[in-house]
Amino acid sequence: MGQTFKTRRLVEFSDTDMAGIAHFSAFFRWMESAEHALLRSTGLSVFDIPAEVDLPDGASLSFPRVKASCDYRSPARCEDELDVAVTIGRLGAKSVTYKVRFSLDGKELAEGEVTSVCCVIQHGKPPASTPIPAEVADKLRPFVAS
Ligand SMILES: CC(C)(COP(=O)(O)OP(=O)(O)OC[C@H]1O[C@@H](n2cnc3c(N)ncnc32)[C@H](O)[C@@H]1OP(=O)(O)O)[C@@H](O)C(=O)NCCC(=O)NCCSC(=O)c1cc(O)c2ccccc2c1O
Repeated sequence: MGQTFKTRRLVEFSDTDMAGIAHFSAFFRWMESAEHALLRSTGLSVFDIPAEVDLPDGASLSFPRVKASCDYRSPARCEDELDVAVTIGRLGAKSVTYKVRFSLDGKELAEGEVTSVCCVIQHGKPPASTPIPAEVADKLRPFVAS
């Protein structure tokens, strides 16, 4: 069993819709925040991903998303404090797929997945996928669900 990164999320008024429940898009923002928090917990930052090879001047590594989905099982409401659990479903050569589970008092509300691809970002050029640096993969590996 891999490590699970756990965090919490308060449902704000602005996260909810006219039905008084959290809007589906809010879960995508919460998945993004939870992933960034997992990265910070390992010492990584979305703004400063260490490359193992020299990059062209002005280029940097980044992780644009190529796929995101979420299954909604039970609604979340304003001022609910959600438990958010993040694991890694797949750590590939160039991509990482995070699995995010949202629950309230032990009841599962939603489960989503986001796939990010390691890319060289250079102004004026399209993102170019590249292998995840070993240092980064080593920090993510403990979260891979076995
Ligand atoms: C990202 C691309 C350049 C990839 O294109 P490419 O042709 O190079 O991809 P490959 O076919 O070679 O595959 C590489 C790698 O990706 C996996 N993969 C590709 N597509 C999918 C898919 N649809 N689903 C699942 N997996 C996919 C493939 O399996 C390979 O993985 P391996 O592990 O097996 O090696 C190109 O697709 C592209 O440019 N796409 C557009 C990206 C985009 O515009 N995304 C939306 C905005 S990004 C964003 O919102 C964002 C949010 C954040 O929170 C960030 C945080 C930190 C950094 C950046 C962020 C960010 O950009």
